[in-house]
Order: sequence, then C-alpha cells, then structure tokens
Amino acid sequence: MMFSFPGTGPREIAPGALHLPGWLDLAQQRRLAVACHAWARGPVPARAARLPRGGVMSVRTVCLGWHWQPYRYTRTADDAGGGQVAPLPGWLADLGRAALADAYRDPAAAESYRPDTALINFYDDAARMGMHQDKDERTDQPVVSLSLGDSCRFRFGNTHTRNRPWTDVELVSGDLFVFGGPSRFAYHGVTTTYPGTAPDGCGVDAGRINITLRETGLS
Ligand SMILES: O=C(O)CCC(=O)C(=O)O
Ligand SMILES: [Fe+2]
Repeated sequence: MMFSFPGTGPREIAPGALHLPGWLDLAQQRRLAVACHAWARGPVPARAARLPRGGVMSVRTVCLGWHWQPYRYTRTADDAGGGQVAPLPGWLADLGRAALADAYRDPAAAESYRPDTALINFYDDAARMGMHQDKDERTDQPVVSLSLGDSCRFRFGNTHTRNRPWTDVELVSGDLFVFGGPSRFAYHGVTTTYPGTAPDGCGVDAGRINITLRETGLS
C-alpha cells in the first residue's frame, strides 16, 4: 500500500502539519475530480450549508460516509432532503492511509487510520472558508486534505486562537496537506482561490475542489 511519492518531499508547516506538493499525478487528480462531480449530483446533492446563526457557507459541500452539517455529523442529510449520503469507498480510505504513510513516514500510523467520512468542498471564484477548527469528530486522528483544480491560499494557524501566528500555504491541484498530532485542532481556512490556475487535464473546468478525510469515531 505504500505510495512512492514523486514530489519534493513533506514540508513541515507546524508540528504534525505537513504539506506534500504534487502528491497526486494528473491522472489521479482527474479520476478524483470525476468522482467528486458524480458525488455532487447525489444521492444527497452538494449544497451550501446553513450555519446555526443564519449565515450560509460560500462553498458547496457534499459528504460521504457521514453527513456533516454545522456542527455535527448525522446519518441522514436532515438539512438537505433527508437522504442517506453515499458510502465512503474503500479505495478512498486506502488513499488516506497512503497519504499518512507518506506524510509521517510511519506505516503504523497509516495502518491504524480508519477514515469513515469525507467532506468535499466546491469553491467557485468567490468562495472562501473562514478560520475554524475541525472539531466535530470524536477522535484525534489526522485530517487528510487533497486539493484539485484552482490553487488557493490556505491559512494554517495555531490551536489557541483564530488569529496570528499563522502560515499561508499555496495549495495547488494535486497537493496533499495532513494535520494531526499537536496540529490536529489548529485553526485553518481558505482566504482566496486563484481563478484560472487549474492545470489542464486535472478534471476541474472551473473553481477548486477540496476533499478532507476524517475519522469521526461514530461508526
Ligand atoms: O478547502 C480546504 O483546503 C480546507 C477545507 C476545510 O478546512 C474543511 O472542510 O474543514
Ligand atoms: Fe477544516
């Protein structure tokens, strides 16, 4: 299952937070993007999630395994027609384990990773994501993030506040970003995307797609 990673090697952004540029080749990006576009159509269509205080997220999100709504996981998509989301395919969980093996160079950490949900976000040119923690999961297993399509500025902060210090990282189509260990609950967000930067043949005509794999601890 080990992946031979052709990129420049993991770059440590913070302890436990690693950026692996170019982790997916163009053919893998295309296959993933095609799959994301299919999931976006259903059984629960991608939608802009409503926030408890009335706002609406600027990304559209579709979930696999568990349905996420701000700020909890449910079996059925109660805020999006009540259907049951598609299961997380085994090959995507395998890809998550391969990601951890390459990021942490630790086969044991990879073997014990059991992601059971994926959140897939679709960014149009105006979409952003404010600084937040991924804290609706009941485990402290890492989050594995894969980027497709347009590049973005990903802001990776600290675990205490949504403010500085942070590091801005440009995430490009095919990049892997993993955050776990001491960085698992760090604040992070997407401050902007760069329209028109998607490489030809990555399967994304416009905008950006981000997939995060998580282990909810609910399954
Ligand atoms: O789009 C990204 O790169 C990050 C997405 C994210 O933070 C999330 O879905 O919780
Ligand atoms: Fe997040």
